Amino acid sequence: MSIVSVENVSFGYGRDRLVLNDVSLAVKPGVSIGLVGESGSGKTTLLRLLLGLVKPSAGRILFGDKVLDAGNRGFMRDYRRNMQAVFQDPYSSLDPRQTVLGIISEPLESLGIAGDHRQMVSAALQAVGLEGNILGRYPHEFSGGQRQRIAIARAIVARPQLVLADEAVSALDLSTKVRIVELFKELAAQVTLLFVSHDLGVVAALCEEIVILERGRIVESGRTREILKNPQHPYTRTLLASVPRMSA
Ligand SMILES: Nc1ncnc2c1ncn2[C@@H]1O[C@H](COP(=O)(O)OP(=O)(O)OP(=O)(O)O)[C@@H](O)[C@H]1O
Repeated sequence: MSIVSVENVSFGYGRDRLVLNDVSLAVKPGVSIGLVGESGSGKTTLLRLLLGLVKPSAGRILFGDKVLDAGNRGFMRDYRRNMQAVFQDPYSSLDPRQTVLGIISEPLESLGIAGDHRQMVSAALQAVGLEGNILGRYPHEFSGGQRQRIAIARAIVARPQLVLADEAVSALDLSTKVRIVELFKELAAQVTLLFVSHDLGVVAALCEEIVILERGRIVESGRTREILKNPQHPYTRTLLASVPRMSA
């Protein structure tokens, strides 16, 4: 069974225009998916729907076989435990007043997860390649790449099934970006990723499947390798043609 399925979802912020139009996709365990499209294509909006922050105007989102219901606290607790997110900006996504221990243990606290939180936090830090002796330090003491590792540790500490990453390497300088992509690659062996990016190169490195979004519609989806080798849609070809330019 899929971890999450998006079924014929449409969404508009206002009345006039649909930002997402009849979008369907399924995230299967162990098969990371890249969601690619130019700025404004609706990628972040789809993640907001998946996080239960906004509701579809039409269609539905399923977690396993249960319909996503943001008003149901019991459902949302189970859902959040299994669905954590990493955002683009490692500077604004960490609370500057909290220590590393406070930041990473926050999902364990808010989800009421039993066990030795300190030990779980240490294991998460180790998984992201950070030393265990930084628990008492604050975000301003770290570089952008280290902060993103802390944000990733927070996302994996409760052992979710799925991590949603929204342009999670886009704000990093090139060498840091390469290292964080490597980290995501290692993590993809343990947790499924839904990796949103405008950068096809990053998605090609990380995701077995790819979904191409153009102005709120899926224009192409399937196995990354096949789509990149033989893109069917002109929009995909345009995105592909711009890869060398983006990574130059
Ligand atoms: N809160 C909002 N209110 C109204 N319109 C919005 C809101 N958020 C996004 N939009 C519009 O929805 C469309 C899709 O935006 P979205 O952020 O989902 O795209 P995106 O593909 O993630 O783009 P980017 O890569 O630039 O983040 C855009 O036209 C945007 O202007």
